[in-house]
Amino acid sequence: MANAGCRIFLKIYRPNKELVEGFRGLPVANIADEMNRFFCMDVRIKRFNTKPLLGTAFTVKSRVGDNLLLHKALELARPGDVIVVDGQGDLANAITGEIMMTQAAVNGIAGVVIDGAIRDAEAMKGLGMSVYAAGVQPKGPYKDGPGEINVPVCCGGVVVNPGDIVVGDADGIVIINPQDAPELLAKAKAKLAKEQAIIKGIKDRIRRDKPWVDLGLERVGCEIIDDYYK
Ligand SMILES: O=C([O-])CC(=O)C(=O)O
Ligand SMILES: [Mg+2]
Repeated sequence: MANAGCRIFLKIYRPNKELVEGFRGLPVANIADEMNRFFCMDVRIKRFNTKPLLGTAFTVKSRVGDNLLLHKALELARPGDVIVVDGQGDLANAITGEIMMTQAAVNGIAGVVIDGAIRDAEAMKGLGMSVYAAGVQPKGPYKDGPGEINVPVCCGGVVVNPGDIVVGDADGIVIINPQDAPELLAKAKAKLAKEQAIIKGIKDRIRRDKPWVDLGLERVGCEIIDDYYK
């Protein structure tokens, strides 16, 4: 454990597959609402294709602009893993591209999330796996290390532990501690059902009273003026 900053942990506590699969198709927004609106990566992390993202975190901490540890991760990660890379938000060098991501997809990796830059961005659209990153940069990576694998990392402003459940859609990415997952799954499903019922009600033109709106405005002393703004 001595060489902090240059270590590879081979083992991960992976949650069982059924638990992870339970989140398939659930909107990230509904999951995050049931986590008090925390644990979502920030908007810098954008998606580069429309493949759904769901799997177990396999974490990589890379040196800025360097992908030696990401290459090792491609060797070690298992089908169903999501490789989550803390590239420290650096956009000066792409740390992955079409060749590496094609290899990941062929290996059955469920997705790759990079707090850093990628290149060959167009090719990500046709990939059989989800890719998210902070940006695009044609300049390639260095391959010298150091870095770490399967330690807690920071990606998109969220701490990601190896084995966490990663869910992503068009809105963004949420990170779930497997210990919270069973209860959270039930709550997020209920939230989705509730929202779908509201939307159906709106479309069916059923009147929907929201007394909390006026109560909230009253609480902050909002002035309501029956005149034009001059
Ligand atoms: O050259 C690299 O290491 C990254 C890259 O563009 C690719 O994987 O296609
Ligand atoms: Mg390339």
